[in-house]
Amino acid sequence: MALSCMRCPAVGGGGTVMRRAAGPSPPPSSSVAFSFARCGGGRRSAAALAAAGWRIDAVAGQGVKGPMDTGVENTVTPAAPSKVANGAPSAITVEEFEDLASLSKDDEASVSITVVGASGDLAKKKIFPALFALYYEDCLPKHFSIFGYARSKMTDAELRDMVSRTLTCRIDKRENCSEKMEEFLKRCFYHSGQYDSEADFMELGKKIKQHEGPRVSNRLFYLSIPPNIFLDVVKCASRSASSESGWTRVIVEKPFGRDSESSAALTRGLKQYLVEDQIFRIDHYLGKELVENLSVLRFSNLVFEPLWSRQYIRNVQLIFSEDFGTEGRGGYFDSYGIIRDIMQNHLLQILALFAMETPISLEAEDIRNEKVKVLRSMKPLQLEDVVIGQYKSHTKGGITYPGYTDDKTVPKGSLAPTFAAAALFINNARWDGVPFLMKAGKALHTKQAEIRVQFRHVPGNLYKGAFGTDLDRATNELVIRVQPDEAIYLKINNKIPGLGMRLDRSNLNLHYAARYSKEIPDAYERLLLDAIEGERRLFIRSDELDAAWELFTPLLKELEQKRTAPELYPYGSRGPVGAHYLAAKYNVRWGDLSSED
Ligand SMILES: NC(=O)C1=CN([C@@H]2O[C@H](COP(=O)(O)OP(=O)(O)OC[C@H]3O[C@@H](n4cnc5c(N)ncnc54)[C@H](OP(=O)(O)O)[C@@H]3O)[C@@H](O)[C@H]2O)C=CC1
Ligand SMILES: O=C1O[C@H](COP(=O)(O)O)[C@@H](O)[C@H](O)[C@H]1O
Repeated sequence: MALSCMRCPAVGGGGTVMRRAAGPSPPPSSSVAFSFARCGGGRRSAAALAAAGWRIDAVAGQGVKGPMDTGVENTVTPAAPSKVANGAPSAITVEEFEDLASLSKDDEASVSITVVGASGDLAKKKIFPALFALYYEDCLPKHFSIFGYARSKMTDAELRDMVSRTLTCRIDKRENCSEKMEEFLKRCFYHSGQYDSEADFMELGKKIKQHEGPRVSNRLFYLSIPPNIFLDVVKCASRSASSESGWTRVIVEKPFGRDSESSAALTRGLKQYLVEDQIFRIDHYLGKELVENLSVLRFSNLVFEPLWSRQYIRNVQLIFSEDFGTEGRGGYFDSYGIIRDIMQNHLLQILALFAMETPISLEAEDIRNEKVKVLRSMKPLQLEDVVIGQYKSHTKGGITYPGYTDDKTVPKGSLAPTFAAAALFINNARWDGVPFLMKAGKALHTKQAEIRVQFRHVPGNLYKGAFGTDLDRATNELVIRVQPDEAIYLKINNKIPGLGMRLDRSNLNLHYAARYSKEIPDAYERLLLDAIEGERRLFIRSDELDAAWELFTPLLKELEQKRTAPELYPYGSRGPVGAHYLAAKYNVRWGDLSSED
């Protein structure tokens, strides 16, 4: 049975009310706590509601109900209306809102999204396709426009041509695909300018204004540019192209600095021009479906939460691997390395979500408060708890794969790690002594991201004879495969059918492709929609960022000062042997490398 989700067409929001933000235009911090009919379905999308200044709250303690098939739009069972007369905010029920919405379509606000660095790799690969997917799913507000901004000279037609090459339709939803693409491309415009020119941003602002017309103007800037120019852009955009009547928000791509000091300096710089509520620090792993599902799995299933502690969990493993190297991205990668590129953000964020205490509610601030507590309870990483590696050239099947330093964009003799494994600990009552092992690497044998939870041995196990001396083989393991081929499976022991008593290991498996016909949205779709809706839950707050850097900065400095040489591993291998020794030091075996996976 599909239960509920909090914000998409398939949700029934038992007790959902909507609140109109007070005043004529929505305040910059207007937020959507949880939306129900997020996109399409004949209703106005949550994005449109948010753009028009509405906040959608789920009333705490009310049940939610969903359909058997998540592809079908849900009905909503609203709570009894709770209205506040002559005061702000007022609350109305969903039905009341829908009536109102259909009467007042024309006063909807506009949303203009500017992709700064539109000529670049991320914009082409991820941002424009995600925006199109949102449009296709009817998730963007009625009055939206998209602007590409970069130094490269391009006409609107050339931008559209570039973007059109990257657009695809959902595998499961191909009707009117080319028509939809045409409509979408007509809403895309280009403006060429320098990143540090207020005059150029002023011109951009004028262009945006022409498309907004007299409507309330909401503006989102996506900084898809190298970090050294973030501040120039924020300064110019905020001074010369920000909205005068609605909100202005800025999505900042990683990396957010190189260490505690540079990150703090970046935050200080951003805050000269923006308030925290306007800053959306993106970590796209938080937008991945299975990372989103982590809290649902834990907090809505009685069987997991009681086990979620040192009492039952032996270790937790957070594993990221890619089967390709830097391949041309060495210019960026070499000054960051894998610890900053993947561990300090993507894996650490997953760890915080995994390990946090139950938040008071699903509100962004409540969740982020809990995440930050976990990060602050952790011990900064020690050099002896880290292994670093770098891939070297390898020939297999007549093909020679280049080593990291063979990449032309990488300086010769670079010591940047392309692989790292680390053991982290959370010093709190729940997790004391449980190793959280992280492993991240490029040019490995496979592309995969997963969370593995290895449970303790069954005390006094009656069947231990069946497992020989290797009792670890008998423990339960929960695997959350974030990508590819998303799945959640639990390894259990069972009896092989028959008259004898032979034991076997099997997987209780929620395999997404088999369970759901709907294509899983890309992380960037969710996050872009969140930013438009003002939902901050999946973005990084500045104190989270500070805490994250505090854990890694001393180690990163020590590695650099000592010029620690990474252990070389062949391209396409399973990484350096040192990672096994590190795990063994804490009596752990990497789950992804065992014969049964
Ligand atoms: N690519 C990816 O997969 C990922 C990228 N990111 C982050 O997203 C951001 C964008 O990444 P990506 O698209 O790969 O970056 P690119 O190197 O492709 O740069 C984007 C655009 O910025 C401009 N630009 C590039 N270098 C400079 C420079 N030195 N000075 C001024 N402008 C420059 C160029 O546009 P023009 O010359 O036309 O002005 C370029 O098209 C970065 O912060 C990156 O770390 C994060 C996760 C994944
Ligand atoms: O942030 C980054 O992520 C990508 C991996 O993202 P995925 O969604 O494809 O798993 C990684 O390749 C890149 O180095 C890093 O900057």
